[in-house]
Amino acid sequence: MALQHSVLSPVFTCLCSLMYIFSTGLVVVVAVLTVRHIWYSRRLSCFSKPQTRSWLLGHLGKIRNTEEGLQQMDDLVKTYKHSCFWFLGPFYHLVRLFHPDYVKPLLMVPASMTVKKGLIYNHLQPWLGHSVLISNSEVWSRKRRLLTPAFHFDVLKNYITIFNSSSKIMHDKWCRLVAEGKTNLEMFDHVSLMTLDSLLKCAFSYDSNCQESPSEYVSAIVQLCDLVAQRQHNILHHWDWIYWKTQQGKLFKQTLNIVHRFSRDVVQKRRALHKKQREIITQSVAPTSQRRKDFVDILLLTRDEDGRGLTDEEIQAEANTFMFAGHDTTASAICWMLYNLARHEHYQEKCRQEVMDLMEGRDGQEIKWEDLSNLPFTTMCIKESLRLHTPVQAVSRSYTQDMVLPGNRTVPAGTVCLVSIYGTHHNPIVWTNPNEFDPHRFDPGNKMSQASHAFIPFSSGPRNCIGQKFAMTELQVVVALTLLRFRLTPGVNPELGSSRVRRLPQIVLRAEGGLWLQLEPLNTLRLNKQSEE
Ligand code: HEM
Repeated sequence: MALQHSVLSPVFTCLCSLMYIFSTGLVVVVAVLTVRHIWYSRRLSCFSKPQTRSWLLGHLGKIRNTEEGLQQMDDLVKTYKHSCFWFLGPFYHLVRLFHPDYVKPLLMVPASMTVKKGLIYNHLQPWLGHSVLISNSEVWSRKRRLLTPAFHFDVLKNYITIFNSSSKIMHDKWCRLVAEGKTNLEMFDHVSLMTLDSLLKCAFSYDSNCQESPSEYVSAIVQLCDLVAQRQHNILHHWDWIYWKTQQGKLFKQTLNIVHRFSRDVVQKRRALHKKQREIITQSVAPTSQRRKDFVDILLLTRDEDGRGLTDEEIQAEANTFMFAGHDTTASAICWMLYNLARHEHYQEKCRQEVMDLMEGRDGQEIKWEDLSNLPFTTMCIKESLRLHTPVQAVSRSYTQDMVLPGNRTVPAGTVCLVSIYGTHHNPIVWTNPNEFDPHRFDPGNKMSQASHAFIPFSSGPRNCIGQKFAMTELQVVVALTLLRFRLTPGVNPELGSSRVRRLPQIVLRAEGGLWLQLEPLNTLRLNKQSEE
């Protein structure tokens, strides 16, 4: 008994100490969160606060990532017109902004004052490292300067052949499926593979054949995107120490290995090739055969003002970013554009006629760089589709100093600002009938679309999308060739059993159960003849 007592007593003391430490820690955490919450609520009281779900959880779970959530967002924009204060439990305090006059001062501020951190950016870091998309201040400005030449028109011009050939592979596949009687097709699967195929060729000169047969690397990219999207929706998974212990976290790490191994291999092999080529050039006078420069080549050659280039790790991070930032966004834009044309037959016909006029008298069906400026109406439709179904719903930022917005409202330094691209594009005081597809808004004579910051699918200011010309070029080529080869009508979503479409905002805008269209292959020659008659 005495022995038992002497053993238990230190255990008991230890337990009591642990409980004491735990409860003191808990009290400190609660006190810090409470003080923080009171501080934010006071400082952000100049912004209207929509009704919360509860005093503790605030707006957590109030707007879901569903069709209904987007409709709630429409109501929020209608009610609050420019901005509002939002908090997710005691953890996140944000200002949501959805009017050009409020969005502009935040997006145009010098990049040195802008901080991208928290929310999705932290979740992307293991994948994308310190790439241009998620880095800040000096690191970002050096990267952006070094990367800009890779998106120069002279480089993009070379990619147009790739966009043509990747589209052709997809269209040939569609023709085969239609011949088998499968005329109702889900667009995202096909178009995402096509944009990945193009990016792999542009970035790495790698022909994955991923549109025809499964590719481990491509499946890994698709999986990583899904996992990042899932992580967003579970607030507990926002903390690394929880996430890495979950099934999803472990799967993320495994999948990441595949993607990182691939980009590391490509960069190392290419650096070795460059070295070898330099040796050949210095040893011989005979010209070496010229290969088209891809993204990795350009990054290997780029130098800053001090003559310093990018390290292998930095190039890998940028190549991974190129794949992440470039494939789903462009696929979403293409799919929704085709959907909008399927729903508006007269606009579809007008675009098709424009493309057919352009191609008249030509042998093949190849869109050339010079053709892009001769597709004005198709480009207006693309812009309107980017407004109505903007692929990236919002960007988030915080600032190193207080930001003063119209109406003398101040966003304190460090507060997360959720700049809603969706909200700005659907704001009824900016756009009349914002939910209608009306390409004439982008008629060059129309002032509304030119109002500063009313149309920001690629964000704006110093941290705007570096790939926007790349994306617009790919969109124009794919859309023009699709219209030349197929007539599109709304399809039937087997999950919903109807042609109804429910939008699904994830990392990019998708559709629940996919986006289904009916395809009818066209005999373009016959159409050409009809139009002549
Ligand atoms: C329709 C297609 C696209 C859309 C709608 C789009 C949209 C955007 C948006 C809204 C941002 C700002 C993100 C933020 O601040 O968090 C962004 C940034 C970026 N985008 Fe895109 N993007 C598209 C295509 C592309 C493509 C094709 C590439 C590359 C090949 C690309 C590469 C990037 C990069 C690297 C950034 C970061 C720029 C920086 O912070 O300096 N994007 N994009």
